[in-house]
Amino acid sequence: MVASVIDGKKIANELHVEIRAKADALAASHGVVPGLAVVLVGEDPASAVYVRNKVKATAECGLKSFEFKLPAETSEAEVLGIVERLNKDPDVHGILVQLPLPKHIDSDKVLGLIDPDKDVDGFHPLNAGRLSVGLPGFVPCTPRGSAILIEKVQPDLSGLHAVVIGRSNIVGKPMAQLLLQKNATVTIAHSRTKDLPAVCRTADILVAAVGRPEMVKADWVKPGAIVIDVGINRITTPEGKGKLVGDVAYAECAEVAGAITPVPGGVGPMTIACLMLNTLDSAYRAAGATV
Ligand SMILES: Nc1nc2c(c(=O)[nH]1)N[C@@H](CN(C=O)c1ccc(C(=O)N[C@@H](CCC(=O)O)C(=O)O)cc1)CN2
Ligand SMILES: [Mg+2]
Repeated sequence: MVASVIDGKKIANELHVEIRAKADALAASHGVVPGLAVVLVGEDPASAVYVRNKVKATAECGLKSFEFKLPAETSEAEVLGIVERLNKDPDVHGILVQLPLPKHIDSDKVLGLIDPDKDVDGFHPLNAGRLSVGLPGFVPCTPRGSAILIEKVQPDLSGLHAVVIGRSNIVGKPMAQLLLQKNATVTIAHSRTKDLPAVCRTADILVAAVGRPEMVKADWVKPGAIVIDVGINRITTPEGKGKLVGDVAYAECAEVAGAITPVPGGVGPMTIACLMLNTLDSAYRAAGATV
């Protein structure tokens, strides 16, 4: 079997067009332009690329962005002060603090200060709690985007077994919650799971979010499974070239899976599209309009 490729870039671009139309409609009906504040602390090159792509997508979607690029030495108190100001700013409907933050800044403290109603990353404990009890709230962008990709291939997950490798608060746990909401039977696997390849082989839907380059091999994949690769790892090839790979050994797994996301061009662009969606939702809610 050769897997069909799930084109996250194309699906994300289609979402951008829909978001633009809804943002324009909100501006016309309520005079409100959805605003996203992006806070970047430090010079991590990957984070700088992601932030640049987010700001670019904001413009494409007809949203307004407010950029805060701060040096690595910025104090925790200064970052907290910026978040407090943004919480009060009526033009800002979404606040995003790019992770990872420098080590001297307590990420939990910063994320916990963001107004939960502007928490478009869905990282605030209140939004994590809302997701776990099935209440409306912001859903983290990577799991939300991954769930959209899975739905394109398989709208009904009843009776299917989903295995999520990784238990982070940002991806693994919310991904498992979303799959559960969609009636999948869900297993969260992690570094202490016994016989991980055997557990993965039972998955109709396999989501890899561990941050280990090409860890998932072809013999971990059930024939016909949907494979979602959340990993983004920069490696150096034996020829000394830089290359971006996922957590899944793509070429060999594509020979076994039914559908698979590539890296780049799979989950990554959907993360950004869902950030735009969450910001749009936030602005509609703040304006008292219905999407
Ligand atoms: N505040 C947040 N911080 C981080 C998040 C997040 O959702 N919110 N997730 C990751 C990084 N991330 C978003 O910030 C992110 C990573 C990758 C991509 C992406 O589009 N990747 C491209 C490849 C881009 C490249 O060349 O490097 C792809 O996969 O096609 C988007 C967003 C950690 N931090
Ligand atoms: Mg820290």
